[in-house]
Amino acid sequence: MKTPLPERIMKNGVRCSRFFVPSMQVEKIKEEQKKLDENAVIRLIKEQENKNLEISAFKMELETAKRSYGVQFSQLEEEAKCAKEEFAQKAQEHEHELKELRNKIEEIKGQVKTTDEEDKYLEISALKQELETTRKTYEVQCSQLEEEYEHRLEEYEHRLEEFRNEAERIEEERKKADEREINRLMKEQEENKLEISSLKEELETIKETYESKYQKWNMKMNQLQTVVEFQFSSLQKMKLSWESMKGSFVKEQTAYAGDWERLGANLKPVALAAENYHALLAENKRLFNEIQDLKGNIRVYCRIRPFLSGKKEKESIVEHIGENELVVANPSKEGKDTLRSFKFNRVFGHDTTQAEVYSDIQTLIRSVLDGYNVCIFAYGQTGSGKTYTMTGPNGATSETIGVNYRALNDLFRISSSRESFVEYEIGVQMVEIYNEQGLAVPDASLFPVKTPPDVVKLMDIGLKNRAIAATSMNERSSRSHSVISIHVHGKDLKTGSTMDGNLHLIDLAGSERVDRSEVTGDRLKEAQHINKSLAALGDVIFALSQKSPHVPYRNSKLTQLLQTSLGGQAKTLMFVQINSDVSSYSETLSTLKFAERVSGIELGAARSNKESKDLSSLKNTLLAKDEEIERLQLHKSSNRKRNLIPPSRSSKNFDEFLHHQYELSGGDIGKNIAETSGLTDSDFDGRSSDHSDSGITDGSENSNITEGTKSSDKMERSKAVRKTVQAMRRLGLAPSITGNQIKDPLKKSSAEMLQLLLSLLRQSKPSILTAAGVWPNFIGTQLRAEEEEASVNGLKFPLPNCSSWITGFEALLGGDPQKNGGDDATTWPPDLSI
Ligand SMILES: Nc1ncnc2c1ncn2[C@@H]1O[C@H](COP(=O)(O)OP(=O)(O)OP(=O)(O)O)[C@@H](O)[C@H]1O
Repeated sequence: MKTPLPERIMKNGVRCSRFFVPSMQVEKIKEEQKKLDENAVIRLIKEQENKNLEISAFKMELETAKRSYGVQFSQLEEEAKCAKEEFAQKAQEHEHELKELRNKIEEIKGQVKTTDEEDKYLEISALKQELETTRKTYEVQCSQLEEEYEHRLEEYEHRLEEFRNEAERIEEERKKADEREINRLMKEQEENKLEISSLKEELETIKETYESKYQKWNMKMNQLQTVVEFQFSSLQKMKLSWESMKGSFVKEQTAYAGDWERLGANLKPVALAAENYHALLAENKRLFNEIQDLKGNIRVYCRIRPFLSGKKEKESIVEHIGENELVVANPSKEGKDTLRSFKFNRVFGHDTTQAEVYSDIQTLIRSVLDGYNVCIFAYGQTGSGKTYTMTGPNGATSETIGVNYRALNDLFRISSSRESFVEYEIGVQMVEIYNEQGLAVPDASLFPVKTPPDVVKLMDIGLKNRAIAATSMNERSSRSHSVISIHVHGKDLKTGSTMDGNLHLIDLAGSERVDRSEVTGDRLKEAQHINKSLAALGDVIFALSQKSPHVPYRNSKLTQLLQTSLGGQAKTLMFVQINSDVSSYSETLSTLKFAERVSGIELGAARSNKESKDLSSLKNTLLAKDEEIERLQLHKSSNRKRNLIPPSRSSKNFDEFLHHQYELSGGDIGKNIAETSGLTDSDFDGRSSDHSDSGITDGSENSNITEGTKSSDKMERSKAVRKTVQAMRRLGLAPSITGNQIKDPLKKSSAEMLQLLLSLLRQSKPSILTAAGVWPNFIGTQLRAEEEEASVNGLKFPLPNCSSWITGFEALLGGDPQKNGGDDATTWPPDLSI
């Protein structure tokens, strides 16, 4: 395809426009055009020649056809001639034969005249007849030959006629074809003429355009020339000024180099400091965590649930999410006062993944294998994502599984990586607290597990059994507190020392406003129980944050269960889950306030439950002895006629569970008490040489225990406390008192002591209590004194119904306070002999 000329010229024009006159280019174009025209003429001539050749070939073909027709025609004439001649010859032959026959007849006639005339006449007439027949046959043959000849002649003439017609038709067609071809060629010639003239016209126009453009370019060239000259002169000037600037710049550069060097020297320490900044930040974080560990603060991680897909995206109350800060806005207010900021150890936003959440608590999980007790619990409004964080969503994948599965996987992974030097046994127990009843799932026993799938199976059974009901706030609301306890017992294969770590993973039931969740009947009862137990948790937290002497753990099964984690030497972490939806503002705010209080609680440094080989074997011996004593005591007490209310099956199971927890924690609290109160381990041993003190080995023999109660001296009371703890320990119960409280039993531990004693009674073991020589005279006195003091100061006493407790206690022990002197402490105790 030919490039349109104007375009070509444009391109070339642009190329030339810089510095050359484009006349050469025009010449070139003209030449190109000429060549093109010539080519077109040559092409036309060639085409005409081809046509002529075609015509002459056609003519030749026609000549050949004519000739072949002529030959055929003369052949036919020849054939006809031959046939005529043949016919004439045959006619002559027949004439000749006829003549011969006539001669013969004449001859015979002559002979007949001489011989018997009659016979000869007959013979002659027979011969005449024969002759006549022969003549007729000849005539028929002659007429047949004539006919055939006529027929052939006709045929030849007909064919000749056809040839003639064909020749005429061909001639006609040739003429027509010639005419057509001539017309076409003429037309083509016309068209070519037109094309040539239009091309000439186009060329003329191009020439004109080119001329005008050429003029313009010339003008522009002149202008450009002027500009270039001007620029050249200014370039000269600039060069000169640049030279001078270069000189001054070199001077400046030298000065700057000096300055840079000085600045570099000054910046070095800053750069070093910057390099260390991140390391320092990490170190700061680590140190902060260490301080937290040392202070034993409950760690609080806040997680914000994303808006659920399928539900309408609503306005969020969360204004800001920092690494450890969260700002929420009150949707019903406006202005600055609407904002409230909360600080936690970590805040996880909507898009935080399960893996990111877990990575922040991984070290905590690992410490279980070093003998620490760790408790992780999720708290929050119903539907705020507690189960999601702890377990994961329904049909969770490896990305969405929650803390529980990740923790177990880690425990198994780390334990197997240490298997060459530590032998670990891992056991799992699942407990559900539903309507204030502790139910072990699938039953009360601790399941030894070897691999993560074992645990997954167990957890699945537990999850399926979990009480779930639909509330209007969350379709899949779990109505129970679910507790997964993982017990790890490790034995160092080299030193023989042992360690016991516990991990409690707790998914609390969702808190909710009863009026908002619109529940009735059983669901209302459940909600009330849940709220009650969460309120009890709040009371415990409040008492701990106030460092109150009394912490009301016993007010609910939940706080009882969390007792060792909240008040003991455990590492505790709370996930506070919130829903950022505007409609949940009031619940979210109270949840955050509660979490803020929790984060302020200091539990004291966590301690590892590690024991040397000797100590652990000693403990094992003691345990065996304790069991034996208990068995004997039970045997004795079974002989007693006293009617005590049997505990319900579920609460028994739960208490067994608590008992077990205590055993697994290694009797840590008892040990602590022994250390802080100055008692040795042998004091806890039933084999103590002081029979009047121990009393446990032989139970009834030491039933007279008035000695301790008569004396008001501190030592005696301390002894009573020790004995109670001893009795508790033998029962496998964890007393909820700390070393500090026991240091001064008169002032600090009376309320606690009463609770401990009552819990012993609930275990139907009054004989042990009696045998331990414990009598709550001093406790009763102290309780009342405290109560009075509290009421004088207008404070709420931690045990509001302590009087009724004391009465119940006394009644349970079989004493009658009225009969034995009522409030008069010195007349106590009644006769406790069994
Ligand atoms: N971080 C999250 N990412 C995605 N979905 C989440 C997240 N947290 C919670 N959800 C979804 O929100 C819904 C409610 O969560 P979940 O059941 O864990 O709440 P809950 O606090 O345990 O409720 P309840 O107290 O009633 O048992 C579920 O459908 C869950 O999958």
